[in-house]
Amino acid sequence: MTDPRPDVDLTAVRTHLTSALLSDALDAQGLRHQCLGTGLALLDPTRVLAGYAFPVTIQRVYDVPAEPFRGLVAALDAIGRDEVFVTATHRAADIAVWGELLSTVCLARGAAGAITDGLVRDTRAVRELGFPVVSAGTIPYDSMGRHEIVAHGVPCVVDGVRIERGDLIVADSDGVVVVPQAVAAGTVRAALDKRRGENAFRRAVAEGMSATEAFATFGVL
Ligand SMILES: O=C([O-])CC(=O)C(=O)O
Ligand SMILES: [Mg+2]
Repeated sequence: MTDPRPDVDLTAVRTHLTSALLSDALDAQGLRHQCLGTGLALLDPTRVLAGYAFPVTIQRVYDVPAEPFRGLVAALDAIGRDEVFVTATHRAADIAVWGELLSTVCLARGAAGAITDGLVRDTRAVRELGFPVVSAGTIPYDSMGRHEIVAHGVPCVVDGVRIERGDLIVADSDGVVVVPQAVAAGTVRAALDKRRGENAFRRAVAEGMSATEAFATFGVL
């Protein structure tokens, strides 16, 4: 399996960018539906999660299979440095798809974080590990006998947003934005430009410039 990834500086993304700036840069290209829905939050909202999507496909099961977690361990053994484990559950409300041990494996492999539209568990331990995780909430239920991972590295859809392996995915206290790999480098450049414009706008209005003049001068808001 190839390990596609766009040519972006993840440290610059984590240090200088936000999901909002990236969303603005996507809007400017006509890509106006690249954010996941509301209610998804980082366990530690002071962090920024930025990396390359590593989506998995899950299947609901209603019994413990003969070989439980076969697809899960294969996916964990395949995730690479700076990748983000993405589990689309269609907002399943009765499974924890992520926890402490999965976080520990991913940390050891250099992965950047995990994102799900479902639920997670072991949250105190995951917070202590410092591994960035986004979810819709928590529940103690194990995934064993409730879902199995049946593929990894293939596209998924979360809240109507298609996510492919290698897409840039960024989460912060505002939410989650998905930047398609093909436009990632240009979008990061545009978002850094917008940040410079916002910095100039902020300084000018703090010093008394009117909003009308600041918008006319810097072209951002
Ligand atoms: O079993 C699971 O699916 C999640 C879990 O508890 C862990 O990673 O520790
Ligand atoms: Mg656990």
